[in-house]
Order: sequence, then structure tokens, then C-alpha cells
Amino acid sequence: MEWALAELLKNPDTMTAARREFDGKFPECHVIKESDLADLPYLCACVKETLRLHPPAPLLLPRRAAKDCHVMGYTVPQGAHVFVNVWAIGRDPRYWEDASSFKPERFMVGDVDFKGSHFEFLPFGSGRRICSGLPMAVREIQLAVATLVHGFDWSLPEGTAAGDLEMEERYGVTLKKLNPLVLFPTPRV
Ligand code: HEM
Repeated sequence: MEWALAELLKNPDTMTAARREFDGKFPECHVIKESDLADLPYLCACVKETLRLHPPAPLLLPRRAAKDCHVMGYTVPQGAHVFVNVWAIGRDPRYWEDASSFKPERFMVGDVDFKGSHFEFLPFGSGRRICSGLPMAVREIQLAVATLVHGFDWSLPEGTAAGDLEMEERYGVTLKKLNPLVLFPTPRV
């Protein structure tokens, strides 16, 4: 959620587009419900785009090779620990045009989803050990981000311009912002 808000603030056009999607569909005082998400494809695309650039588990969970295998000219011996770098895959220019930019529009076309069958986008992993909390996690994040975007105007601390918002990452088992995002909310609903 922190990364989603940071990206939306840093890229004001996307915040405007996300807000515009609410307009006309819901009255201003409407409190977003789970059933509203189907009417918010752009907002859901913003969540996907955030997970592409900032996957919370950048190396998934470690796996072990069950037997010797050969991948792209490399030999992976039986028993070797294998890490899948979904952070790098999500930013690979071979699969993503303008890969380092936050462009939710890319998810408005095509059918790339979280379910582990599109190998260029694996924030929840893939295969038999794919995140078992996926359906709940996706709904929760979408609902929370929708509520924060629709329910509040967000401003940055005085003297900080949106374009200067730093997006440095702290590497670890989970991918966090190096410096926490500081924003001031003003309720809209
Ligand atoms: C943004 C939210 C979340 C993300 C990005 C996420 C991501 C992941 C990833 C990448 C894995 C490893 C998959 C693999 O190695 O292929 C995983 C495993 C798992 N996740 Fe999540 N997760 C999230 C939320 C949740 C929630 C809310 C729950 C529980 C309600 C949950 C339960 C699990 C469990 C039980 C596993 C282990 C599955 C297994 O090894 O069989 N996750 N998750």
C-alpha cells in the first residue's frame, strides 16, 4: 500500500486517472466496498503495476532442485537452493516496455494476471507453492488502496515536490521502502 501511494503521488497523472474512474460511478460520500472493485479496472491495474515494480517477496521463497537440471546453459545440481528473482523479471526490458516507469495502462490491455501462469509477472509465485493467501491478499490490497485514493486527498510534507519523492528500496526477504513514506491525509468522504 505504501508503494502504491508513493507511485500514485510521484506520477500525478495516474492519481488523476484513478480518481476519475470513481467519478460518475459513485457519489462523493460513497465508502468503497469489495463489490465495487469490478467497476475499478484502472485502480486494480495500479495495484498490479505496483506489485510488478515492488514485489513484496522479491526472491519468492527459496526452493531446492529435486534433481540435476539444465537451464539456459547452466547446470543446477540436485539439492541446490534456487531463488527466483521476480524483482528483476518485473523490470526486464525484454518483457516490459519502458520497464522502470509506473504505467498502470499496460495492464489495461491483455490478460496478464497474478495467478502464476504469466512468468513475466510473479509477485505471488507460481506452481504448487504459489501464495495460498493470494485471493484474500489481492482483494485486501485493492480495497485498501481504493479506499485511500477515493477517501482522502494526500499531500507531501512542505518543500517536497511529487517528482522528488524518493523511491529507494531496502533489500531483504521483503522489499520495503528505505525511508517510510510521509503523507498528510485530508478526508474527502
Ligand atoms: C501482498 C500480499 C502477499 C504477497 C505479495 C505474497 C507473496 C507470496 C509469495 C511470493 C509466496 C511464495 C510463493 C512461491 O515461492 O512460489 C507466498 C507464499 C505463501 N503465502 Fe503469501 N503473499 C501475500 C499475502 C499472503 C496472505 C494474506 C496470506 C495468508 C492469508 C499468505 C499466505 C501464504 C502462504 C501460506 C504461503 C506458503 C505457500 C506454500 O508454500 O505452499 N500470503 N506468498
